Amino acid sequence: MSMDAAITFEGVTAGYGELMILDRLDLRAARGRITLLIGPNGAGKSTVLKTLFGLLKLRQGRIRLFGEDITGAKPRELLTQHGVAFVPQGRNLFGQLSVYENLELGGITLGTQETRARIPEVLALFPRVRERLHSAASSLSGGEQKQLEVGRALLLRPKVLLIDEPSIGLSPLVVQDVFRLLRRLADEQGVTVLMVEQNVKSALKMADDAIALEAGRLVLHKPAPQLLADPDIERLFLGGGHVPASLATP
Ligand SMILES: Nc1ncnc2c1ncn2[C@@H]1O[C@H](COP(=O)(O)OP(=O)(O)OP(=O)(O)O)[C@@H](O)[C@H]1O
Repeated sequence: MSMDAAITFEGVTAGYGELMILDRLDLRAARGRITLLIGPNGAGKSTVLKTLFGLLKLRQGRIRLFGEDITGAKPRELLTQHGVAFVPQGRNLFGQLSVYENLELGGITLGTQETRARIPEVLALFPRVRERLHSAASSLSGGEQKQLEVGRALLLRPKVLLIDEPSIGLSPLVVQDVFRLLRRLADEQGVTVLMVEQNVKSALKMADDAIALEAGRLVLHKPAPQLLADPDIERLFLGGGHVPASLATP
């Protein structure tokens, strides 16, 4: 597939201790688009994000960002020098601290002055969170907390946003808010988004591209609308199992 790649994995093998999860994985995610990672439980979707963000060491292979080799780069370096932000699964705020303090911590590598100057720009995206600026983060709704986490990541004005299952614990309407926000970041700011999401159907409606993994290898890479229109989608993602030949990457 020819495209302007933001993220490239070339033969990446990585895992936990002796356990290798990614198996010579090749994948590409296009610049300024939203790419959804799908596949059965344990296929290695979250591991792709963690490996890209430097949380796991590669055994083999290379990772490139906008063509530049970033293999082995540490999370801090990725964040501050390469413009990669990671919003992990679950709740990652300091619940006792206020919304504002959580944002300040997100800008810790920028310095206080720069962070404070940027906070209004992030809050402009989240009117509801802005109204709760001095409340404890734990008092926000689940959706507002996820928005705040994304906002905190945006303080560094990332070029690439990695986001792992943002919809967990959120109601369908709130999930739509989070998805709309990601869409805006891609469309208005050219942010490249790589996302893992169990809520496959609604995520496909919002995403540009879909990559399916199985046992640490890529089994499909297609435009999201094309996949959404495929009658085999239920079997493929709700029932697990193998990718039908009709869906495989040409
Ligand atoms: N910290 C860890 N230590 C050891 N094994 C791990 C660790 N994290 C994940 N694994 C294992 O790695 C495999 C892949 O996990 P990963 O989280 O990447 O899968 P996934 O495709 O995101 O699946 P899910 O949809 O279930 O989250 C799983 O078998 C998991 O048990």
